[in-house]
Amino acid sequence: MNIGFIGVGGMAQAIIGGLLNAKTFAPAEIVVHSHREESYLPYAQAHDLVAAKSNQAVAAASDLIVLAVTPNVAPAVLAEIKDELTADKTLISIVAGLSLADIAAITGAGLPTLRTLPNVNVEVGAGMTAVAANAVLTGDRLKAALRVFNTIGSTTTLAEDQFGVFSALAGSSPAYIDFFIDSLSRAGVKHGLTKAQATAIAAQATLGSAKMVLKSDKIPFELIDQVSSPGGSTVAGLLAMEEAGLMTAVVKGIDATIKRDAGETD
Ligand SMILES: NC(=O)C1=CN([C@@H]2O[C@H](COP(=O)(O)OP(=O)(O)OC[C@H]3O[C@@H](n4cnc5c(N)ncnc54)[C@H](OP(=O)(O)O)[C@@H]3O)[C@@H](O)[C@H]2O)C=CC1
Ligand SMILES: O=C(O)[C@@H]1CCC=N1
Repeated sequence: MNIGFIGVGGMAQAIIGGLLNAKTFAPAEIVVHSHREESYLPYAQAHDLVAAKSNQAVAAASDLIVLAVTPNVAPAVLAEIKDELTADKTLISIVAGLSLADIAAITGAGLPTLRTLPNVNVEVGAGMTAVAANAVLTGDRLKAALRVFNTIGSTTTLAEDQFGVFSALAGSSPAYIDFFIDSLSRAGVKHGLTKAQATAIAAQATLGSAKMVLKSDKIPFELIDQVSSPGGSTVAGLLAMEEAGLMTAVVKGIDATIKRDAGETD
Protein backbone atom coordinates (compact mmCIF):
# COMPACT_ATOMS: atom_id res chain seq x y z
CA MET A 1 0.00 0.00 0.00
CA ASN A 2 1.40 3.42 -0.98
CA ILE A 3 0.95 6.59 1.04
CA GLY A 4 1.49 9.91 -0.72
CA PHE A 5 2.20 13.32 0.81
CA ILE A 6 1.28 16.54 -0.95
CA GLY A 7 3.33 19.09 0.98
CA VAL A 8 6.45 17.95 2.83
CA GLY A 9 6.83 20.70 5.43
CA GLY A 10 7.30 20.42 9.17
CA MET A 11 4.20 18.39 9.87
CA ALA A 12 4.45 15.98 6.94
CA GLN A 13 8.07 15.32 7.86
CA ALA A 14 7.05 14.61 11.46
CA ILE A 15 4.47 12.06 10.24
CA ILE A 16 6.86 10.46 7.76
CA GLY A 17 9.62 10.28 10.39
CA GLY A 18 7.22 8.54 12.79
CA LEU A 19 5.99 6.11 10.12
CA LEU A 20 9.55 5.20 9.09
CA ASN A 21 10.59 4.65 12.73
CA ALA A 22 7.52 2.48 13.33
CA LYS A 23 8.11 0.67 10.00
CA THR A 24 4.43 1.20 9.14
CA PHE A 25 5.50 1.81 5.53
CA ALA A 26 8.74 1.03 3.72
CA PRO A 27 10.47 4.10 2.21
CA ALA A 28 9.55 2.84 -1.30
CA GLU A 29 5.85 3.00 -0.33
CA ILE A 30 6.05 6.73 0.56
CA VAL A 31 5.52 9.18 -2.32
CA VAL A 32 6.14 12.92 -1.88
CA HIS A 33 5.82 16.20 -3.76
CA SER A 34 5.67 19.85 -2.72
CA HIS A 35 5.71 23.27 -4.32
CA ARG A 36 9.49 23.70 -4.74
CA GLU A 37 11.76 20.98 -6.10
CA GLU A 38 14.67 22.24 -3.95
CA SER A 39 12.55 21.52 -0.91
CA TYR A 40 11.05 18.06 -1.58
CA LEU A 41 13.71 16.42 -3.76
CA PRO A 42 16.64 16.48 -1.28
CA TYR A 43 14.28 15.30 1.46
CA ALA A 44 13.02 12.38 -0.67
CA GLN A 45 16.59 11.44 -1.64
CA ALA A 46 17.85 11.59 1.96
CA HIS A 47 15.17 9.13 3.07
CA ASP A 48 14.94 6.94 -0.07
CA LEU A 49 11.33 8.04 -0.64
CA VAL A 50 9.66 8.25 -4.06
CA ALA A 51 9.75 11.82 -5.39
CA ALA A 52 6.75 12.48 -7.66
CA LYS A 53 6.90 15.19 -10.32
CA SER A 54 3.54 16.80 -9.49
CA ASN A 55 0.70 16.82 -6.98
CA GLN A 56 -1.40 14.80 -9.48
CA ALA A 57 1.38 12.22 -9.75
CA VAL A 58 1.32 11.76 -5.95
CA ALA A 59 -2.43 11.17 -6.06
CA ALA A 60 -2.16 8.79 -9.01
CA ALA A 61 0.56 6.70 -7.33
CA SER A 62 -0.98 6.47 -3.84
CA ASP A 63 -3.75 4.52 -2.07
CA LEU A 64 -3.70 6.95 0.87
CA ILE A 65 -3.21 10.61 -0.08
CA VAL A 66 -2.21 12.96 2.74
CA LEU A 67 -3.01 16.63 2.09
CA ALA A 68 -0.31 18.42 4.12
CA VAL A 69 -0.18 21.90 2.59
CA THR A 70 -0.93 25.17 4.35
CA PRO A 71 -4.62 26.09 4.68
CA ASN A 72 -4.42 29.01 2.20
CA VAL A 73 -3.45 26.76 -0.74
CA ALA A 74 -5.43 23.63 0.23
CA PRO A 75 -8.57 24.36 -1.89
CA ALA A 76 -6.49 25.06 -5.02
CA VAL A 77 -4.40 21.90 -4.50
CA LEU A 78 -7.56 19.80 -4.07
CA ALA A 79 -8.99 21.25 -7.27
CA GLU A 80 -5.70 20.45 -9.04
CA ILE A 81 -5.74 16.74 -8.02
CA LYS A 82 -9.53 16.27 -8.17
CA ASP A 83 -9.51 14.07 -11.30
CA GLU A 84 -7.05 11.63 -9.69
CA LEU A 85 -9.21 11.21 -6.58
CA THR A 86 -11.14 8.09 -7.57
CA ALA A 87 -13.31 6.25 -5.03
CA ASP A 88 -10.72 3.46 -4.58
CA LYS A 89 -8.39 5.98 -2.87
CA THR A 90 -8.59 7.55 0.58
CA LEU A 91 -7.90 11.22 1.15
CA ILE A 92 -6.43 12.15 4.53
CA SER A 93 -6.37 15.86 5.31
CA ILE A 94 -4.24 17.30 8.11
CA VAL A 95 -5.15 20.89 7.19
CA ALA A 96 -6.32 22.88 10.23
CA GLY A 97 -9.74 24.49 9.74
CA LEU A 98 -10.60 22.61 6.52
CA SER A 99 -13.87 20.72 7.08
CA LEU A 100 -15.13 17.55 5.41
CA ALA A 101 -17.83 19.70 3.78
CA ASP A 102 -15.16 22.11 2.43
CA ILE A 103 -13.32 19.12 0.94
CA ALA A 104 -16.47 17.49 -0.48
CA ALA A 105 -17.44 20.79 -2.14
CA ILE A 106 -14.33 20.36 -4.30
CA THR A 107 -13.88 16.57 -4.56
CA GLY A 108 -17.52 15.42 -4.43
CA ALA A 109 -19.07 13.49 -1.53
CA GLY A 110 -18.20 9.99 -2.85
CA LEU A 111 -14.49 10.19 -1.98
CA PRO A 112 -13.52 8.33 1.22
CA THR A 113 -12.03 11.10 3.37
CA LEU A 114 -10.51 11.30 6.84
CA ARG A 115 -10.12 14.73 8.41
CA THR A 116 -7.35 14.64 10.98
CA LEU A 117 -5.48 17.01 13.24
CA PRO A 118 -2.23 15.37 14.32
CA ASN A 119 0.42 16.93 16.54
CA VAL A 120 4.15 17.11 15.98
CA ASN A 121 4.86 14.42 18.58
CA VAL A 122 3.92 11.79 15.97
CA GLU A 123 7.60 12.06 14.99
CA VAL A 124 8.58 10.20 18.20
CA GLY A 125 5.58 7.83 18.20
CA ALA A 126 3.81 9.84 20.92
CA GLY A 127 1.35 11.85 18.83
CA MET A 128 -2.19 12.86 19.66
CA THR A 129 -4.44 12.96 16.59
CA ALA A 130 -8.12 13.85 16.25
CA VAL A 131 -10.01 12.09 13.45
CA ALA A 132 -13.38 12.49 11.74
CA ALA A 133 -14.35 10.22 8.82
CA ASN A 134 -16.92 11.05 6.18
CA ALA A 135 -19.90 8.75 5.53
CA VAL A 136 -18.22 6.71 2.77
CA LEU A 137 -15.03 5.91 4.70
CA THR A 138 -15.95 2.75 6.60
CA GLY A 139 -14.78 -0.80 7.43
CA ASP A 140 -11.29 -1.90 6.36
CA ARG A 141 -10.67 1.34 4.47
CA LEU A 142 -11.29 3.34 7.65
CA LYS A 143 -9.06 0.94 9.63
CA ALA A 144 -6.23 1.40 7.13
CA ALA A 145 -6.46 5.19 7.39
CA LEU A 146 -6.62 5.13 11.21
CA ARG A 147 -3.65 2.74 11.35
CA VAL A 148 -1.44 5.51 9.96
CA PHE A 149 -1.97 7.58 13.11
CA ASN A 150 -2.42 4.72 15.60
CA THR A 151 1.10 3.46 14.82
CA ILE A 152 2.60 6.88 15.68
CA GLY A 153 0.56 7.77 18.77
CA SER A 154 -3.03 7.89 20.02
CA THR A 155 -6.16 8.87 18.11
CA THR A 156 -9.52 10.16 19.24
CA THR A 157 -12.68 10.42 17.15
CA LEU A 158 -14.13 13.92 17.46
CA ALA A 159 -17.10 15.86 16.13
CA GLU A 160 -15.81 18.40 13.63
CA ASP A 161 -17.02 21.34 15.71
CA GLN A 162 -14.54 20.24 18.41
CA PHE A 163 -11.50 20.31 16.11
CA GLY A 164 -10.79 23.96 17.01
CA VAL A 165 -10.42 23.30 20.72
CA PHE A 166 -8.54 20.05 20.01
CA SER A 167 -6.14 21.91 17.74
CA ALA A 168 -5.32 24.32 20.58
CA LEU A 169 -5.02 21.64 23.28
CA ALA A 170 -3.04 19.10 21.25
CA GLY A 171 -1.98 20.59 17.88
CA SER A 172 -0.52 23.86 19.18
CA SER A 173 0.20 22.83 22.77
CA PRO A 174 3.56 21.16 22.02
CA ALA A 175 4.79 24.73 21.40
CA TYR A 176 3.30 25.91 24.71
CA ILE A 177 4.63 22.92 26.65
CA ASP A 178 8.07 23.47 25.11
CA PHE A 179 7.78 27.10 26.21
CA PHE A 180 7.04 25.88 29.75
CA ILE A 181 9.97 23.44 29.63
CA ASP A 182 12.23 26.23 28.40
CA SER A 183 10.99 28.50 31.19
CA LEU A 184 11.81 25.82 33.79
CA SER A 185 15.18 25.31 32.18
CA ARG A 186 15.93 29.05 32.11
CA ALA A 187 15.13 29.22 35.82
CA GLY A 188 17.60 26.38 36.33
CA VAL A 189 20.24 28.38 34.44
CA LYS A 190 19.46 31.39 36.63
CA HIS A 191 20.33 29.19 39.60
CA GLY A 192 23.57 27.80 38.18
CA LEU A 193 22.73 24.71 36.07
CA THR A 194 23.92 24.50 32.47
CA LYS A 195 21.18 24.94 29.85
CA ALA A 196 21.65 21.35 28.67
CA GLN A 197 21.43 19.92 32.21
CA ALA A 198 18.43 22.08 33.08
CA THR A 199 16.57 21.22 29.84
CA ALA A 200 17.11 17.47 30.29
CA ILE A 201 15.90 17.66 33.91
CA ALA A 202 12.85 19.80 33.04
CA ALA A 203 11.87 17.61 30.04
CA GLN A 204 12.11 14.36 32.02
CA ALA A 205 10.03 15.88 34.85
CA THR A 206 7.40 17.00 32.29
CA LEU A 207 7.32 13.55 30.64
CA GLY A 208 6.93 11.82 34.01
CA SER A 209 4.15 14.17 35.11
CA ALA A 210 2.20 13.55 31.88
CA LYS A 211 2.58 9.78 32.40
CA MET A 212 1.36 10.13 35.99
CA VAL A 213 -1.76 12.03 34.86
CA LEU A 214 -2.52 9.39 32.21
CA LYS A 215 -1.83 6.36 34.43
CA SER A 216 -3.17 7.55 37.78
CA ASP A 217 -6.87 7.64 38.66
CA LYS A 218 -6.26 10.99 40.39
CA ILE A 219 -7.09 14.32 38.75
CA PRO A 220 -4.16 16.76 38.31
CA PHE A 221 -5.20 18.82 41.33
CA GLU A 222 -4.89 15.74 43.57
CA LEU A 223 -1.43 15.09 42.16
CA ILE A 224 -0.56 18.74 42.86
CA ASP A 225 -1.59 18.24 46.48
CA GLN A 226 0.48 15.05 46.67
CA VAL A 227 3.62 17.03 45.77
CA SER A 228 2.81 20.03 47.96
CA SER A 229 4.16 19.20 51.45
CA PRO A 230 2.56 21.27 54.24
CA GLY A 231 4.62 24.39 54.81
CA GLY A 232 6.96 23.26 52.03
CA SER A 233 8.61 24.74 48.98
CA THR A 234 6.15 23.50 46.29
CA VAL A 235 3.11 25.33 47.67
CA ALA A 236 5.23 28.48 47.98
CA GLY A 237 6.19 28.17 44.31
CA LEU A 238 2.64 27.38 43.19
CA LEU A 239 1.23 30.45 44.91
CA ALA A 240 3.94 32.67 43.41
CA MET A 241 3.15 31.29 39.91
CA GLU A 242 -0.56 31.85 40.42
CA GLU A 243 0.08 35.40 41.67
CA ALA A 244 1.79 35.94 38.29
CA GLY A 245 -1.36 34.55 36.62
CA LEU A 246 -0.18 31.20 35.21
CA MET A 247 -3.61 29.57 34.84
CA THR A 248 -5.20 32.73 33.42
CA ALA A 249 -2.29 33.14 31.00
CA VAL A 250 -2.72 29.56 29.75
CA VAL A 251 -6.49 29.91 29.29
CA LYS A 252 -6.05 33.25 27.48
CA GLY A 253 -3.46 31.63 25.19
CA ILE A 254 -5.82 28.77 24.35
CA ASP A 255 -8.68 31.26 23.74
CA ALA A 256 -6.48 33.18 21.27
CA THR A 257 -5.46 29.94 19.56
CA ILE A 258 -9.08 28.84 19.10
CA LYS A 259 -10.08 32.29 17.76
CA ARG A 260 -7.32 32.28 15.16
CA ASP A 261 -8.11 28.68 14.14
CA ALA A 262 -11.70 29.81 13.55
CA GLY A 263 -10.41 32.49 11.17
CA GLU A 264 -10.77 35.48 13.50
CA THR A 265 -8.00 38.08 13.43
CA ASP A 266 -6.93 40.40 16.27
N1 LIG B 1 2.83 22.19 12.28
C1 LIG B 1 1.97 21.53 13.04
O1 LIG B 1 2.27 21.21 14.22
C2 LIG B 1 0.61 21.15 12.51
C3 LIG B 1 0.20 21.52 11.23
N2 LIG B 1 -1.02 21.12 10.75
C4 LIG B 1 -1.42 21.46 9.39
O2 LIG B 1 -0.46 20.90 8.51
C5 LIG B 1 -0.39 21.67 7.33
C6 LIG B 1 1.07 21.93 7.00
O3 LIG B 1 1.63 22.67 8.07
P1 LIG B 1 3.20 22.76 8.27
O4 LIG B 1 3.83 21.48 7.91
O5 LIG B 1 3.41 23.33 9.61
O6 LIG B 1 3.54 23.88 7.16
P2 LIG B 1 4.89 24.08 6.31
O7 LIG B 1 4.87 25.51 5.89
O8 LIG B 1 6.07 23.56 7.06
O9 LIG B 1 4.68 23.15 5.03
C7 LIG B 1 3.79 23.47 4.01
C8 LIG B 1 4.09 22.59 2.83
O10 LIG B 1 3.12 22.87 1.81
C9 LIG B 1 3.83 22.87 0.57
N3 LIG B 1 3.08 23.57 -0.46
C10 LIG B 1 2.73 24.88 -0.51
N4 LIG B 1 2.04 25.14 -1.65
C11 LIG B 1 1.96 23.96 -2.33
C12 LIG B 1 1.40 23.56 -3.55
N5 LIG B 1 0.73 24.42 -4.32
N6 LIG B 1 1.53 22.27 -3.92
C13 LIG B 1 2.19 21.36 -3.14
N7 LIG B 1 2.76 21.68 -1.98
C14 LIG B 1 2.65 22.97 -1.57
C15 LIG B 1 5.16 23.49 0.89
O11 LIG B 1 6.06 23.20 -0.15
P3 LIG B 1 7.48 23.92 -0.36
O12 LIG B 1 8.25 23.78 0.92
O13 LIG B 1 8.07 23.14 -1.47
O14 LIG B 1 7.19 25.35 -0.69
C16 LIG B 1 5.46 22.78 2.21
O15 LIG B 1 6.04 21.52 1.96
C17 LIG B 1 -1.18 22.95 7.57
O16 LIG B 1 -2.40 22.88 6.88
C18 LIG B 1 -1.43 22.96 9.07
O17 LIG B 1 -2.68 23.51 9.39
C19 LIG B 1 -1.87 20.33 11.49
C20 LIG B 1 -1.51 19.95 12.74
C21 LIG B 1 -0.26 20.35 13.39
O1 LIG C 1 -0.06 26.75 13.95
C1 LIG C 1 -0.89 26.18 13.22
O2 LIG C 1 -1.69 26.84 12.53
C2 LIG C 1 -0.97 24.66 13.17
C3 LIG C 1 -2.28 24.11 13.64
C4 LIG C 1 -1.94 23.24 14.84
C5 LIG C 1 -0.50 23.36 14.98
N1 LIG C 1 0.02 24.10 14.05
